[in-house]
Amino acid sequence: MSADAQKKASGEAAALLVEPGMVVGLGTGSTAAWFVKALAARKLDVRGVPTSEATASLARELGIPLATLDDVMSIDLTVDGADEIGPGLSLIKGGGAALLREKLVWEASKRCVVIADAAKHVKVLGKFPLPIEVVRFGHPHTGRRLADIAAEFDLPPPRLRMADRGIVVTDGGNVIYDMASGAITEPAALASALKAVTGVVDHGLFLDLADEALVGTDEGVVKLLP
Ligand SMILES: O=C[C@H](O)[C@H](O)[C@H](O)COP(=O)(O)O
Repeated sequence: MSADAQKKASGEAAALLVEPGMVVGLGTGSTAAWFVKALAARKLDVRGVPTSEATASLARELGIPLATLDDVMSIDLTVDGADEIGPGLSLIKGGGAALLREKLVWEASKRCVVIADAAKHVKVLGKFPLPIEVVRFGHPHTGRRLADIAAEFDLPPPRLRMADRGIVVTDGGNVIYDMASGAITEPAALASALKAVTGVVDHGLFLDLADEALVGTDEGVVKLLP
């Protein structure tokens, strides 16, 4: 089964968790897009809280009524993809630069389900470079502080994310530094060190946030618990 077929299967399985009347957090990325499509196909009376402009636009096209995080007191269920799923459902997210809104929506949610293809399930986080969202003002200075932290953890300096049209700017107007590591052996310590830097808005380590994972495999969708 292709990775895309696995993503589709996991997105469709997650859509079955949604019940009428729910406020649903809508994740970002190719896997979350399968969930949004499957949810729209169910035509339930729900409201979606999108985690990015891209997801908002897809959900609007498919006719899912939307709310913003400011409009709702809490979110019943959030379904979102991940770049890596590690031990205890620790995650790396933000490959699509949506990590800040995603984390805000996840933290406001009663239940968070991560969906992914089998290749995302890893023994140790860190093969995928860790995205760090940084305020644009003075970001080269923040980038240097991040390089110091990287050195403390024996990692190479993080790189400013670029696209064809220049620096990548997030929906929140910030920039992204990607910290390549190979292996993040102390995710909690790294998360704290990164958050302590003025200029860092947030990072893509999602620790103790996922309640379950639905992973598409060649043998079907497998449920993982922390
Ligand atoms: O910023 C993007 C998000 O964290 C995505 O959920 C993550 O990058 C996974 O995306 P995909 O499902 O396309 O692999």
